[in-house]
Amino acid sequence: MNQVKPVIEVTGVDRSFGNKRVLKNITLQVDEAETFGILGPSGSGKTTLIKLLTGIDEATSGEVQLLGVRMPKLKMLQQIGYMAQADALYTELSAKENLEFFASLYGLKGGNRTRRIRDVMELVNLQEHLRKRVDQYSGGMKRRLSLAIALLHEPPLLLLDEPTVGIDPVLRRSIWQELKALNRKGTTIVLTTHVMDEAEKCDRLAMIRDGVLLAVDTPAGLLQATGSATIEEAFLYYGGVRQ
Ligand SMILES: Nc1ncnc2c1ncn2[C@@H]1O[C@H](COP(=O)(O)OP(=O)(O)OP(=O)(O)O)[C@@H](O)[C@H]1O
Repeated sequence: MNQVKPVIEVTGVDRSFGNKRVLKNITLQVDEAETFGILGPSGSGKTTLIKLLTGIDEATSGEVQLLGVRMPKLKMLQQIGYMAQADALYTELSAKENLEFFASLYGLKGGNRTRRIRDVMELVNLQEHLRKRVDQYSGGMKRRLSLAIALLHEPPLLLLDEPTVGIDPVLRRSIWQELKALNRKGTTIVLTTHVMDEAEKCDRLAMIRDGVLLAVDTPAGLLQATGSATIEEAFLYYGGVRQ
């Protein structure tokens, strides 16, 4: 039946910092062209999990595979568009210089580079601010530039840590339209969010609390399993209320 191959396979993953066990025996799979949301209260381990997927961090035990390759693996960076929670930008440079830097890192050249920079800046509605220094950007503009950089090299896998924080509803909607369009073209998207109407847009959701994966299901499946009317209620059911 299921012919879609998993893009991400996480098997029995633990991550500890000292004697603090932040992720506990996490097993999950993400299929090609899915939008997969990770939902959980602050401190539940969402960012830690995303970092394991990028290969920035390594599991204490268990295994993470991306496109069949065991992580961490440097060469896989080419396959990933990563947007961290804290913007990783060169603030003393212009947006264009930042984009040029990442474009060369990803081997984008010539007309293709120019076209991609223009396209991603249009997408996040920053085309008017291309030459502005990033230290003159607002917080929301920096988030948008970070998202533009994650999309620059058209990677098959997007790992987005709270991508729409600080982004107004109008732009958020257009970003979601673009994410869904990328999805339809085969891009796999994993994101963390605190925004419930975003969670509803995901194909499947992982509910995580205290480093434990409590449930993975479609939004409709989670509503049914918890007898909830909304994702917010389902989130509270799984303990989202506790910080
Ligand atoms: N490098 C580290 N050293 C020690 N503890 C860490 C480290 N990174 C994360 N932690 C701890 O792991 C736990 C999970 O953190 P994480 O950032 O993954 O949570 P989160 O679910 O992403 O939270 P938020 O929604 O607030 O971003 C926290 O208690 C955090 O203090």
